[in-house]
Order: sequence, then structure tokens, then C-alpha cells
Amino acid sequence: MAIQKKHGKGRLDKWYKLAKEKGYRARAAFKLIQLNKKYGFLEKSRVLLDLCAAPGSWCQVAAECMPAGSLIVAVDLAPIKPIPRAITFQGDITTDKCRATIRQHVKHLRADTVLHDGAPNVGVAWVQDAFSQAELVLQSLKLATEFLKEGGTFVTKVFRSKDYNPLLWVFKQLFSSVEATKPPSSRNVSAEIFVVCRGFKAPKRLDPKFLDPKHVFAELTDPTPNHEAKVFNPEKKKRKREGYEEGDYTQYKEISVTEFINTTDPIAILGTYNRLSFQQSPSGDLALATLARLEETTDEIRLCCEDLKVLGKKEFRILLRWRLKVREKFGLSVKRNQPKPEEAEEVTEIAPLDEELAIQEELERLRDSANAKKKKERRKENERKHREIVRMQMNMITPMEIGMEQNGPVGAEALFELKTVDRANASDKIMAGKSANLESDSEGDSTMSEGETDEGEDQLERELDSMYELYQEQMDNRDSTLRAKKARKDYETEEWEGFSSPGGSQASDDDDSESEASFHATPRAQGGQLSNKAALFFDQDIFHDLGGIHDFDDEDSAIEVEGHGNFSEGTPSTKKLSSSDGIKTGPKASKAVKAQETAELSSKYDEDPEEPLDPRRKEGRLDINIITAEAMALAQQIATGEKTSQDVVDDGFNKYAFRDVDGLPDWFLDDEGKHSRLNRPITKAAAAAIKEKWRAINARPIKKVLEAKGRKKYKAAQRLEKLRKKSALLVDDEGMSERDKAQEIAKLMSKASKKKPKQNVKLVVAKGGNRGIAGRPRGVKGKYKIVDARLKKDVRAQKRLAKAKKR
Ligand SMILES: C[S@@+](CC[C@H](N)C(=O)[O-])C[C@H]1O[C@@H](n2cnc3c(N)ncnc32)[C@H](O)[C@@H]1O
Repeated sequence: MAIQKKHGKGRLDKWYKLAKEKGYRARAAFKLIQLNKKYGFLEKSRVLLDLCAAPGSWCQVAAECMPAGSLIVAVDLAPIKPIPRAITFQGDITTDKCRATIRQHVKHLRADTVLHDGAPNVGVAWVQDAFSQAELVLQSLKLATEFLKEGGTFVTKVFRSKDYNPLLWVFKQLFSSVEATKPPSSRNVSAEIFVVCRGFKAPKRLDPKFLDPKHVFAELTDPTPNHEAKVFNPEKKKRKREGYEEGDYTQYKEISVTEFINTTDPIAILGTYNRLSFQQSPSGDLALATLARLEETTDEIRLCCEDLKVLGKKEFRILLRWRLKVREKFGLSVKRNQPKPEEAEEVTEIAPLDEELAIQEELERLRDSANAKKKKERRKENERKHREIVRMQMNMITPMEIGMEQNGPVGAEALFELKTVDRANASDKIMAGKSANLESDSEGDSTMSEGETDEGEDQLERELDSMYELYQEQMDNRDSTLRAKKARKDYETEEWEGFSSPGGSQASDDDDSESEASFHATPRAQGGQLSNKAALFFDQDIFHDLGGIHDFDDEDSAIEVEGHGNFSEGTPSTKKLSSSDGIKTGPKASKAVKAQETAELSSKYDEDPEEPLDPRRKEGRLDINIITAEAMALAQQIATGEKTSQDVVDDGFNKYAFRDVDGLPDWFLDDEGKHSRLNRPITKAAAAAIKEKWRAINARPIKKVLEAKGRKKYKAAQRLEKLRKKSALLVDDEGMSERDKAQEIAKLMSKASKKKPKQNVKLVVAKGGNRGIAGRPRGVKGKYKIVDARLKKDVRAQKRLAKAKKR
């Protein structure tokens, strides 16, 4: 910390200059301004007493801030030049005469505020000072108790000495709020502190002992100080908050080296002072001059003398040895058998030597209390979470509300556990299953030959179709989920058309090739590349002449989808049916059989069903969502190796397969898709998992609630950011003490965490001048709502009727 000079040019700091500029009689004016800014007592005061007021800068500030017509009475040992709006007189605040004079001036009135900035030995009449600072404070408090009104404020200056705590104790007995603060304009080197006591309790009877210095400052016997311990065992020292020595309120102390040589207690000097000075006094010191010229006074010694606070054991020993040598040279007595410093065992408690320490401690205390608060909040939060989990277990809330949804329902991991697969060495089998070829003989002439239908039948068909379309349109409009489904269906249909386009260019897109890989007729590796084995195989000459193999593959893959669907043709309607089977897939192929992708399925578990209209994800993979227990059971069987993709393909050959759907009306296909389908066995775990999944999905808050929650979070983040910026500004403010900064930040935090009171909405009845108005009604402030006059009347009428019925 930079040391501010209290004397000489150092005292002409920015506050001094500012005071000059503003016309205040002393820089002390800013102390009151800053105290008042923090506590705002002057604006509320009508009668004020300023004890120890010379030269009168506090009076000037009070006269500026207090309301017009207020009474200011100021007293000091030294004369005070007249101040507009203030009554001043010369007197000693410790005397009865002064008390009587104040009474004369204030008459029957009681003071709202009593200020005391007294310091002995400061004024011109310092000789008359018989009291120490603390005693002077007690005297001013005595006057305050006599003249203050109930709830009044007493502001006093105290010094951090051993009397500080007893004084604070007395204040706390008499006032409801006592706060010690150091305004930024108060020099750091000064041990002064200002105590603002608010809410005077105005006791009817006051025990005189409260204001009797003998009782308040009654000393406790102290053990003899052990300076050696201070110097040589600094790490063992315990702080005792005694504060500054009486009359010595600076933290930086230096002493001449000659004193160090002459003293009988050198260790006391090393423990107390900051510097041993080689500076000559104006009168000249011969011993010092000799000392400086001695060869023993090496550069190292000089360096050690510069700052005693940074020295270690070794340097202290060097200094002590040097002192002994010098004393020998000067013919002073030398105690050879001085106790070895290391042997010092007794540890005494050391008072804090500087104010910096006091501030540090205060900050530590604040930090500790903030930490304790945080810990308490954390504990509360944990308790809340625990309660929520219990509630969730009781099915009162959903996992999503406490952010557990992404973990999936309990047992999901077990469901897709691959360990059992590994144990059974079935993974290879699964991998092999992936590339199983499917020979389709379903391809062929499947187009339905148009039979001979008569005119009436055709018309009926058309009518039925249009009626069904109309019905579907109505359903779609009614339900947003259905709308989403339709959009999805359209998308799939579109894609499908692309797939069967001639040349198969779309089918060989990178995106698609990946999805094809699982069931492809040709064993293509992911990304459209052939595996080495497959490449070698297809390099054979017999394949070279085969054109359109891709088209064929594509069609096969389409069939594969139907493997667990009900129809074998690659028409839009069959796509629909395949999704009704439980695994929602993209257009090309089902990926449910890929063991590696089953893991992905489980992670997809809780995705929003409303959100993805596009079945593909950004990276081009299919977006598969297991939505039925059957699909879940199948996925589980594949994941655990119970079934391979080949088995799935085999299962696909059943009585529902290979149905000709060409020319069948949509409504019929829809109906068939719903009812005429294979019932696959489901496991208990799969059923439970799907149930849990739907429970979580159903329990999700509606969009509006989610949006509101999001808004709330966003606002909280904004508030936090604002707070962070404000705190950063405060931290950078050089004009504020660390303690004030910490307090300000704590204030900001508590302000930010407070909930704003809900604004009441004022109901304005739309009648008279307010009838049919567009904007804010006249004379209405804040939130308002215009209500219909009739409503009120109706309510009244109802009440009247109810009353009449009772009679
Ligand atoms: C720091 S100055 C006060 C400055 C003043 N607050 C201002 O703003 O100008 C301290 C004053 O206390 C006064 N003082 C000290 N002992 C006093 C006593 N027993 N009675 C009255 N005044 C006293 C000194 O005369 C000195 O003027």
C-alpha cells in the first residue's frame, strides 16, 4: 500500500485541493459529505449540533444539505468564523458551561443529529486538552444523549485504539444501529474511523457509568510484552486487536539508528519500527555521523535498516551483531550473555501495527460471512433437489423439471447394455448381420393391372377419396401434432420420389449411402466406400457388365424397410406403415438393426416429438426415434445380440408382407396400417422404458411455460452481467477504500437478489370519461386494466340476489 504522508506536502492531497476549490474551510468537509452520501442523515435533520467544529467545514456542509430554516449550533475550543445559517460559539465541550450555552441556543428543541469530529492537540487551544480522544468521544456522547431526540443520529470520530471496542459497546447500548466506516477522503495513514450511530433509543434513565471513562475504559492487566517473540517467532504471533497506541495514530514509524544503538531493548525497536534512519537531525548528531562512517556499517546493514518489516531472522541477527560491535567501539556496555533469540519460547499477542491489517481483517470477515451465506444457499439448494428427487420418485414431477431427463429413464442403460453381447461374442454376428444381403424376389411385375370397372364404382371411389382427404384436412387443422406428422410424411414422400428417380443419383448421395449401409444389397462401407473385402469381391469380371446395380440395391433397401412393416412395396403408403411399426426413420432404410446406432437411439430417447419435421439431423444421419414398446423390444434384442439383422429380415416375411397396394385408396391403407399388422412380442423392460418416456414427454411444460422460464433465465443473466460490470467499476475506483468497496458490492448483491415487489394492477372501470378511451386513463399511474362496468354491476346484482334469497 502506498504510504500517504500526513505531514508536509503529502497532506496537500486531492481532497485538500478540492476543498480549496469548493471554498470549504478544511478537507474534512469531504468526510462529512461522504458519510452523508452513505447514510443520508443531513437532509432529514432540522436541528444539528456540531461539537468540535473549528474551523467549520462540517458546518458549511451541514448548512448546504439541511433543509431551509434548520438550526445549526457549533462549538469549539477555537473560535469559528461566522458561517451563514449557523450559530457558533467558543467553548470546551467537556464543561457544564458549554452544555448550558447549547441549551440556550436550542431551547426546547431536540437535535436530529449530533456531529463530533474532535481531536485533542489539534486546535489552537491544545494546552487546555486534558482528555484523550476516546474520553472526548465519551464527552460528546454525553452531550448527544442530552440533546438528541429519539431516533436521532450521532456521528463521531474515533481512533482505532484499545478504547475502540469499549466505545463501540457503549454506542450499541444507546443506538439501534452502529456502523464504523472510513470515508475515502480520510487518509489511509490516519487511524481515524467514523462511527455512525443511528436510531437513538433515548432511555428515560441512563446509568452514569455508561458515560464514565473510568468504567468504560477500565483496563485489564496485560502480560509483559515479549518483543523477542515478536521479532523471532513472527509465525507464532497471535493478533490481539488492541489498535494503535494512544496518541500514536500512524502506521509508519522510523527511528534514528543511534537510538537503536543506545537502547537497552533493541528487539523492541526491531519489532515496532519500520525503518532505522541514518538521516541527520537539523541540530546535527555526531554519533550518527561516526556511525555512518564506521566500516562495520556496511551496505547490507544500511539496506536492512531501510525496511525492518521485510527482514527475516538472519537479518535481525546481523543487525543485532552490528549493534553490539558498534556499542563496543563506542565504549557502551555490552551484555555478552544475551539470551539467544531462538530460545525465546514465550509468545505474546501482538497488536496489529497498521490499519491495512485492520481493513484486511474486516475484508476477511466480510468474505467469511459471504462464504457462509453461499454455503447455506448451496445446502438449501441440495435439500431442494433432494426433495424434488423424492417427489419425482413418487411420480409427482418429471425428470425434466430437475434436468435429469437427458439421462433417460431408469433402466435405459440396462436395456441397451452391450456387455452381454460381448460376453456371448455376438457382436461379430451383429456386424455380419449388418451387411447381410437381401435377395428380393418381390421385385417383379407388381403393378396392378387395371381391371374393368364400371362408371358407378369409379365415382364411388373418387367420392370416398375426396371425403377422406377432407376428413384428413380437418384433422390436420385441428391438431398441430398431426400437422407436424403430415409435414413429415410429405417430406418423406418427396424424398422417396427422389430415391426412385432414374439414374439413382440421389440414392447415391453421401448422406444416403450411410443409411443404406446397414441393409444394402451390396456390402458398402459407410460413406459410400466399399470395404476392402467387398471391393475385391465386386472387382470380379462378372459384376462389370451389371448396370443399374445401385438402383437394384435401392429397391432392396426399400424392401428392407418393409421387413418389419406390413407391405412389401416401396410406395408412400408403405413408408407410413413402417413408421407405425414404432421406429421412425428417414426415407432410405431402417437403422435400428445397427448395433452401434442402437446406442444412438437410446440417446435420442427424449427428443421433442414436435420439433423435428426433418427426419435427418444436420450431419445427414437419420433421425431415429423409438416410439413404441415393440420397437424398443426389437432394438433391445438387436443390441443384446438376441437377434441379428438377418433375423429381422426373416421376420419380415410373414403374411402381411408382399401385399399389393397399388391403386388402393389412402383411407384403406391408413386403416390397414392401423389394424392389420403383425403383433410382435414385447418385453417388460421395453414396455416400462417406453411408458417412462411417454410420461416424461407428456409431463413437459407447455411451450409458453418454457418460454417464460427461458425469459426469466435470460433476465437473470442480464442482471448478473450488469452487476458484474458495476462491481468491476467499483473495484477500479481509487477514491474508495477496500472496505467500502466490499460493502458497496455486498449491497449491490443483496439489492439484485431481492425480488421486486409485484406491481398492483389498478382496475379502471370503463365509464364516464374512461368509456371507450384508447390510451392511459387520466390520473392513473403504474399498471392498469380497463374493466367493463357491467361486470362489477353483475357481481353486485348477484350478491344482492343471494342476500335476498337468504331472507
Ligand atoms: C479536526 S478538528 C475539527 C474539524 C471540523 N470538523 C471541521 O470540519 O472544520 C478538531 C477540533 O476539535 C477541537 N477540540 C478538541 N478538544 C475540544 C474540546 N474539549 N472542546 C471543544 N473542541 C475541542 C479542536 O479545537 C479542533 O478544532
